[in-house]
Amino acid sequence: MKHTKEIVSIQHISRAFGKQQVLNDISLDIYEGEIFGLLGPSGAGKTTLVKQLVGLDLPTSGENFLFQEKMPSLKLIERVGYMAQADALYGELSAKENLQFFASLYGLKGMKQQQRMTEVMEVVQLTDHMTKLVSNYSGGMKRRLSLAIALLHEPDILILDEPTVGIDPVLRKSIWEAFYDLKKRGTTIIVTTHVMDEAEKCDRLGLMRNGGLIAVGTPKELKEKTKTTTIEESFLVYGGATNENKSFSHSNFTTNRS
Ligand SMILES: Nc1ncnc2c1ncn2[C@@H]1O[C@H](COP(=O)(O)OP(=O)(O)OP(=O)(O)O)[C@@H](O)[C@H]1O
Repeated sequence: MKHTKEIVSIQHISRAFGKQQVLNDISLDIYEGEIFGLLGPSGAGKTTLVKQLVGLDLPTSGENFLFQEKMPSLKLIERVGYMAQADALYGELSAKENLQFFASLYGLKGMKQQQRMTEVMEVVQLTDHMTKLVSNYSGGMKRRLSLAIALLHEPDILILDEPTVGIDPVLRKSIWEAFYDLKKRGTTIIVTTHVMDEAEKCDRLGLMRNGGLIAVGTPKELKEKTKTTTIEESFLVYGGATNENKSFSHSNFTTNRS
């Protein structure tokens, strides 16, 4: 893949909470228009890293740059779409009211607001549930609405923390098609995931374990370098076949087949 402009530059990032070292000297560049996946077991530090990229957490040492601007930067809010792991929705409002609220935060008004709300709800297939109260949404529907909100203002970069958890395989496929469409338009996408088949769909992957970035490359490169045929096998080679890694790899492998 020919790399053009770097959109994200993570430079020697470390983060400790008290005595616990959660991120350990991470350096990584992410390029315009790529879908970059962060893959690793629970507690590896994926959420902490992406929170820093949106300015919600600060490193203990090191620097993060987005669009060549040092984070955190208020200026960049409009260029970033962020979907957190926990849905930040107003249960007592309808989906439409939630969308209107976030659209106005981003300065979307009138016809443009209407048009974007319709488009993003189509992407996540919630058009028929526009007026339903969010407290009556299922967990998967809330995830989809959160994704719709992250897409509303057509950000240059989308940072999605486990965007398809609780979403069925058919809809997950159509959401990934939407990601590819956005990529074609030049949007850069960062996703954290536990799911191996999703990892295969990324242009490049960063494998994380215990706060460290243990390997970076395209799925093909990672498999070739480790002489393996699947991402989970290459994760085991890079991360060492510890019980923690084996159970991470195994549980995800079986989940994908179910
Ligand atoms: N605010 C915090 N205070 C103390 N510890 C924290 C805080 N945020 C994260 N941690 C710790 O940092 C470690 C990494 O957490 P993080 O959420 O980044 O992992 P993750 O790879 O995203 O996991 P998961 O896949 O389960 O979401 C965990 O041990 C977690 O308990």
